[in-house]
Formats: sequence, C-alpha cells, structure tokens
Amino acid sequence: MSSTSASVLLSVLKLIDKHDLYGQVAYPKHHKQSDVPDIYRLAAKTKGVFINPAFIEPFGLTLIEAAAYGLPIVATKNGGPVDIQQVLDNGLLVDPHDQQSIADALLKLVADKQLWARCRQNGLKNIHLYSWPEHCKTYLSRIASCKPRHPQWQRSDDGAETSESDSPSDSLRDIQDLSLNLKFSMDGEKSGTSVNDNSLESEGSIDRKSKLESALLAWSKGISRDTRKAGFSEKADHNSSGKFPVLRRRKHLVVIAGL
Ligand SMILES: O=c1ccn([C@@H]2O[C@H](COP(=O)(O)OP(=O)(O)O[C@H]3O[C@H](CO)[C@@H](O)[C@H](O)[C@H]3O)[C@@H](O)[C@H]2O)c(=O)[nH]1
Ligand SMILES: O=P(O)(O)OC[C@H]1O[C@](O)(CO)[C@@H](O)[C@@H]1O
Repeated sequence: MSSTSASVLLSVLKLIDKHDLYGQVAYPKHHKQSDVPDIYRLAAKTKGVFINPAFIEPFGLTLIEAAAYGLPIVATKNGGPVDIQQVLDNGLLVDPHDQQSIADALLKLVADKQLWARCRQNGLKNIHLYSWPEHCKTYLSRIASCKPRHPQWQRSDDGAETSESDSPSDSLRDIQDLSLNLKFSMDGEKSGTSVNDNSLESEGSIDRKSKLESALLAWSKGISRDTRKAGFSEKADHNSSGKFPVLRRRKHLVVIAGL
C-alpha cells in the first residue's frame, strides 16, 4: 500500500476508534471497477447517501453515477456539483470546509425519509438529462442561439452561404445517425449495421482493445468511402444512399472515442 493510502486508512481507523464506530463502517482496502455498481446499489438499498466533499470538484461524474442508482447525494458547493444539483435536484450542497454543515446535511437526508425518497426519485427521473443524445441536444441548441450574434458563421469556408441542411434540426438528426452507427459493443458484438467489416467477429485470440481498434479503423474506412461517395466536391451527389447520411451534409467530422 502506498504511504498516502496508508495514511488515509490510518486516519479512518483512528476516527472509527474515536467515535466508537466499530462494526458500522466498511473500509474495503481495494475494489475492482466492476464492484463499483454494487457499492452504489448497496448504499441505495440501505437508504444511504453518497457524499463528495471535494474542496473543488471540476465536474463530478460520481454524482451522476450515484443518481443513476437512486442514491441521494451530498456534494461540495464548489464546482460542477452546483450544475448537477440544478439539473437532477437529488440532494444537498455543502461547504466542504464546514464540518458541521456536512454532518447536518448527511443527517438530514438520512433522517428525513420523505426528503430521501424525493431525492432518490428526482435523480432517477432526471438522470436521462445526462445521456449523450440529451447532452448533444443542449450543446447544439446553445450553439444555435449563438449564431445570430456571429453572422459570419452563416458563411462556409469557401464563402458560399451555408445550406439549409446545416440547421440545428439537421444536426440533431445527425446525432441520431451517429449514435446508431457508433453503437459498438465492448464485448465484441456489433449492434449497428454500419460496420461493414467482420473485424468484430474475428477469432477470440484478438483482445478487446484490438477488436475495438479494428472496428474503429473499419468504420473510418467506411467514412472515407462514403465521404467520396457523398462527393464533398463541387458535384455533390445528393441522392447518395451511403450508410452515413450525416456525411452527405458535413465537411468535417470529429470522432471522440474512449477506450
Ligand atoms: O476507487 C475508485 C474511484 C473512482 N472510480 C471510478 O472512476 C471514475 C472517475 O472517478 P473520480 O474520482 O471522479 O475521478 P478523477 O479522475 O479523480 O476526477 C476527474 O474526472 C472525473 C470524470 O470525468 C470528473 O467527474 C472529476 O470532476 C474530475 O476531477 C468514476 O466512474 C468512478 O466510479 C472507481 O471505479 N474506483
Ligand atoms: O478535495 P480536493 O483536494 O479538492 O480533491 C478533489 C478531487 O478529488 C476528486 O473528487 C477525486 O479524485 C476529483 O474529482 C477532484 O478533482
């Protein structure tokens, strides 16, 4: 165990001793990432609360995860949790420097069954607002509202007026096209019909990562083929029946993938 982890564990053990909390605190030394969902589930099942008391939290993915499992939150008021709480309305914000306010918030949520249930329900009801399609929708609507302030955006690089197909509603359709075409399953199945390659079905000796890489490579080849088919040149073929309708309308496509 690293000296940092050891000193954290030691301070936890000392606090357990000081407050006589033997038998009431779980402190697993290690856990696998695959254990994490069960930990959230257990906390929700036992009517617990998820706390993130960071001095500064840039975003707060763990709060979104807790909400998805129906676990109410207590979170720092410094940073991302403020926005998350505004959207999900599933807990209480605290000043992370104020021990008393942290204790009060935790006790309030644990003691007030109706508040706990409301926070759980709100989290589960609103969590879809953090789905990728929803995120893209919000992003595009914000961009769309910026346009009038920057008239030059209405012109494309070559000076021609942007076509009608660049409208926000068209972009929203693109998101659906893309999310359908990008549904790669990490365990090697392919769920969409767009990956016209057998790489995801090849021998079991290829590991997960190289399968995904092959799939992305095949997909990007598909893109360049369809891009040529769609004709991003002067003679654009508007009737192209390529597998990527989005590419008939876009000059540039940015793909962000996480492994
Ligand atoms: O012991 C752990 C700790 C974390 N996680 C998972 O790892 C992910 C990220 O956890 P977090 O502790 O938030 O990671 P950090 O990299 O320290 O945090 C940065 O990255 C997060 C994810 O983008 C943002 O939410 C934070 O604001 C940002 O500081 C989450 O899915 C957690 O469930 C585990 O599986 N085991
Ligand atoms: O409480 P501190 O020291 O600001 O640390 C906060 C950091 O810890 C985390 O909550 C978990 O690593 C990060 O998301 C965050 O940036």
